Amino acid sequence: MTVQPRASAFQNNAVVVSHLRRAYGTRTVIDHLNLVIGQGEFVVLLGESGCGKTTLLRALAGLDPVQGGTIEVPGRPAVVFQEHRLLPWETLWRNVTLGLHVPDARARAADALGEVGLGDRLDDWPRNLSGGQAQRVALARALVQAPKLLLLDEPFAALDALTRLRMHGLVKDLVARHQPGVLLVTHDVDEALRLGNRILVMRHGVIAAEHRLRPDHDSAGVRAELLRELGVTSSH
Ligand SMILES: Nc1ncnc2c1ncn2[C@@H]1O[C@H](COP(=O)(O)OP(=O)(O)OP(=O)(O)O)[C@@H](O)[C@H]1O
Repeated sequence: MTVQPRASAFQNNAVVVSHLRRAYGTRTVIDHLNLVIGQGEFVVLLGESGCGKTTLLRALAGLDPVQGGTIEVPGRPAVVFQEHRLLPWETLWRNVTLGLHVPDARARAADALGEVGLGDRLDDWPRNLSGGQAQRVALARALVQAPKLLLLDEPFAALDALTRLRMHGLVKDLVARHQPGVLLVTHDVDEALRLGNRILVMRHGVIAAEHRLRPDHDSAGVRAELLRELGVTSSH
């Protein structure tokens, strides 16, 4: 079974997952998972190593086949990975519009690169970028597709702490402006609290806990609960 993009069932949802099952051979990694993400909603997925986060993200991206259930996405999701995956032999604007066959590709790349603060680097090369800049180009490449669903697989994990904070601000602004539904996979509880409208804790391939965050949420309280749910003792 593969993921079939279906636009018809959609009103305001970026993705609807029903009873998803994903197995590697005889080993089931995700079982009967249900998830709905709305347009403009920022959902963060936490969970201990090996619980199935990347497996879920790859299934939603349509990169892997699934063995049961359905995934409905309006159009093609865009994905940003931990590594930028830019082609070193293409300029930045060409990297951003790779696979986008439209006559005004350069203008669209200019808009997208402008939104991530790199509007003056269209003809530059990936090798001349810092890690943070390269991830911003990766974000521009995702944005230019105008995705309804944006999948982020630990995109800030390799960045230094200060750059990571700046990227949080940028991504938050971009999501507020473009309103895709977002699923962010991370190990960073504070990143989850800073960015998420909703935080999911995954354990052994199922969603074991869910926190909806209001703007005035008690950050310290939710943080302590999350650490407990993640099996980390919070004695300080
Ligand atoms: N290609 C594969 N073939 C077989 N098993 C796999 C494959 N990819 C992942 N797995 C298994 O599926 C389970 C979930 O892996 P996954 O990478 O989704 O975890 P994760 O939660 O993203 O972990 P991490 O936080 O360490 O990245 C693990 O037990 C892993 O060994």
